Amino acid sequence: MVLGGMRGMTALVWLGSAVDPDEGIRFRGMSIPECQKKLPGAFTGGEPLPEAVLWLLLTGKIPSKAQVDSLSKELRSRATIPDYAYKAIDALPVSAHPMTQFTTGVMALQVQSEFQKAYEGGIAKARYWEPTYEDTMNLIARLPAIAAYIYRRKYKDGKIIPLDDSLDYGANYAHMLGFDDPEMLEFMRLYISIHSDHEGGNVSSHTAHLVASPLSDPYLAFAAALNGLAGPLHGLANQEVLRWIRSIVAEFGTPNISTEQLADYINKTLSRGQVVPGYGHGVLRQTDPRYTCQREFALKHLPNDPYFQLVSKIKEVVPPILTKLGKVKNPWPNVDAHSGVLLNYYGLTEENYYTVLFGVSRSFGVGPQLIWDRALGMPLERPKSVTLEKLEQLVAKSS
Ligand SMILES: CC(=O)SCCNC(=O)CCNC(=O)[C@H](O)C(C)(C)COP(=O)(O)OP(=O)(O)OC[C@H]1O[C@@H](n2cnc3c(N)ncnc32)[C@H](O)[C@@H]1OP(=O)(O)O
Ligand SMILES: O=C([O-])CC(=O)C(=O)O
Repeated sequence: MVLGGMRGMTALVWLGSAVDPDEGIRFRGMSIPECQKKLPGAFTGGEPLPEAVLWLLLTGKIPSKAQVDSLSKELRSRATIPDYAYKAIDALPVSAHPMTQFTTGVMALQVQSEFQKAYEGGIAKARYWEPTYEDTMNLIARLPAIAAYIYRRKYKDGKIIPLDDSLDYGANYAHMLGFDDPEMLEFMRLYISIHSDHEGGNVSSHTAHLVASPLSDPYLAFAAALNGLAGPLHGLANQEVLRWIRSIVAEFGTPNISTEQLADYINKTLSRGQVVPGYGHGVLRQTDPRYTCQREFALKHLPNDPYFQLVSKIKEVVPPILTKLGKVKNPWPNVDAHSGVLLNYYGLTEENYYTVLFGVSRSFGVGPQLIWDRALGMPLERPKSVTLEKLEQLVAKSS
């Protein structure tokens, strides 16, 4: 376990969600289809509002529509960005990766940390959760404006679109990015909801929990989490998936290719020593239900999109090839295998930006846990390590 990335080692308490290897994610015990049925949407039968997921993850209770609307309003009221946060981002070249710009923006927001102020003022341990709550709510509220600023700065000549006081969180984020198609707004709500949380052991969530454990405030912890999310085996995989799909289309001149052509391309990717992005998982052993719900969304709204059809074909061709390698524990698609083609269809074509969307979403899972960590008085995290020599001695002794 210590050499194998701690797979299968139970090492954390995480309140918001749990991942079953076969069934996938449950948010406070509810599967994605249950959330879609029970959590309030923007309209009857709509996708869950991210604010409803936030309420559920934090409290364990299903909110009413009125409660969700009040939370939307509260988040909008907290969404003021200090000018120096934009200036900190502006200090980076426009060519900087969006995730680098995003982490920089989050670090600039840290200047306003309520927790840091309260700690310096001598707050008692029993009350740590209160400024942690304030920081978390402010952070979540401010992320879309920071994230949209980066998108507009990098790809749209810096023409900024202000927050619309009549829109919910997901719709507002899409609007500030420059997208107002009602279908895209629905997709953004779904996207943020399903990317919010994936129990505690994934790299970004675990990082946030670890970094917050010596009482680093939620901004410091979340910026660290974003740096983990920016790795290509974790959140950056959604960028890599669309890049890989585009490379297939470039190779054959069309997305409409045969099964044999696709199999050849997959084998070529593997023979170069690369992974097939969007496939495999550290915990899941079946198709990720987050992939399935995005597929259902695509079947409803864009069944004839050639990129969606290619993604469907990839799902048929990749698993047997990965299985044949004999070492891949999960040959099935994960969440990142699907999101890119949906975003691309709605006009968000710049794949280098995709992990920023994931980062905004992940604050909805990480934030509530940080509040609970402080409320429960969770200690500083400090596991034991062994030297390689000690490990070899232990193995020799046991065999
Ligand atoms: C939001 C998320 O983070 S979801 C995951 C996003 N990441 C990706 O999609 C990247 C592609 N997938 C992967 O690299 C892996 O499946 C991971 C990192 C997600 C999980 O890694 P692990 O738990 O170590 O997977 P597993 O135990 O199956 O790995 C065994 C071997 O199979 C390989 N393998 C696993 N998945 C793949 C894949 N998609 N393509 C090629 N090889 C793979 C591993 O690289 C490893 O090879 P090695 O022994 O030569 O080093
Ligand atoms: O659970 C994991 O290791 C990775 C993942 O899917 C996520 O963080 O959403």
